[in-house]
Amino acid sequence: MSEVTIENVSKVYDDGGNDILAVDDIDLDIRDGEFMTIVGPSGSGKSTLLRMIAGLESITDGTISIGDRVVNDVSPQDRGTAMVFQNYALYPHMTARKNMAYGLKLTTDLGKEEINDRVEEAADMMGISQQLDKKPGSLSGGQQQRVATGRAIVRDPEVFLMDEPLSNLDAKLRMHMRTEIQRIHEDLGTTIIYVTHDQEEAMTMSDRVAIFDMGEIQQVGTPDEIYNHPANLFVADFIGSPSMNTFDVTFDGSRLVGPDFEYELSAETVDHVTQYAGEGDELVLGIRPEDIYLADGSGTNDVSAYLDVLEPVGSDNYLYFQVGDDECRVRVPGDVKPEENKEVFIAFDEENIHLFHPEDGTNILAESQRTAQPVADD
Ligand SMILES: Nc1ncnc2c1ncn2[C@@H]1O[C@H](COP(=O)(O)OP(=O)(O)OP(=O)(O)O)[C@@H](O)[C@H]1O
Repeated sequence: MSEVTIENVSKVYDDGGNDILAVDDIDLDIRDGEFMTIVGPSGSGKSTLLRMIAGLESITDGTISIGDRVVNDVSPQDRGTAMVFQNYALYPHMTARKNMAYGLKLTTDLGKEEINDRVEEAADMMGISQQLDKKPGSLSGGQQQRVATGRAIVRDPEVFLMDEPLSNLDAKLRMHMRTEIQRIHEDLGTTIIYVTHDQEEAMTMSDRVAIFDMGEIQQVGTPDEIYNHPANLFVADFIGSPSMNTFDVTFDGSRLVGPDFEYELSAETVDHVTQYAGEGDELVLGIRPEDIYLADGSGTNDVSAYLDVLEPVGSDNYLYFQVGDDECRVRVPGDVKPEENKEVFIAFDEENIHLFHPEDGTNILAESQRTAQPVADD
């Protein structure tokens, strides 16, 4: 069952007489109990969509349903949602306890004791029982974040809406809070819609990810689907660190011919590619840095590359190569340390390559090769 259904939803802002299309005819189903992350660059429309679900922003077109109820005209407090904001939005003059209780006091007829019980239970869950009688000004950023999340938990919503809730925390705390939020999701089983611009956060926390760009959804899928089968160049580039390498190549009927290499394709892949590209057509070849390895030059598809720089990053080494005039990033385990300023060979397996249409950016291998579906015969 879908918990939140977004159908043909658009948002146009009137910015001093100029129409700004922030969300462009979006369809998205979020399942009951799902952790769905909306990720994309700044200005892509993520917060606008979340705020429309919360009822904090009007919907220009389309419908949003929560459960089986269309909520377009339902007030924010009656939607069964609770929002956690980036800046926490705590009342500075109230203690953590009062901040957490306030929404319930206003919107329910629960008694004082019941409200206090719920606050203490949520505080216990968030590990802030000792901080309940302090005001936000005397709490650390991490503790304020916990109060804000606790306040949402107290409301026992059908859906949590989280708008970049960790972006004001330092890196270490952010990592810690990621696991805390995942734990809360597991314990409560409540649907979470989580907005972030941080692809790593999206890929590590979510059941599914919706990738936004310019008000449109580029792909919806599990982290694994998005990483291994990016629907287009935008998704391929946005997800992964360092980002995917791309090379302009020409398909010559059996090989991909790059500026300084030739890559022989298997008969099966040639069959598939010929459905999309003819001999002499240009394509964009994509390979993730972690899918490239060092080779000895004896393989048909080994590529000669010049190693400019080796950069140790944690337990890995990042290698920066020149392949012809193109730059190529490679991520290898820390014990692989080729000499800098030397010509070596690199290689990548066909099962790891991506091929994109140069104009619309679609991944022509995404649907077939990796999912091992037979090529349609019509
Ligand atoms: N109140 C508003 N009035 C006019 N334009 C707005 C308003 N709010 C957002 N926009 C515009 O709508 C577009 C989408 O903004 P939105 O805040 O939803 O993006 P976002 O992906 O959440 O970005 P960020 O990660 O920077 O918060 C942007 O072009 C933004 O400038």
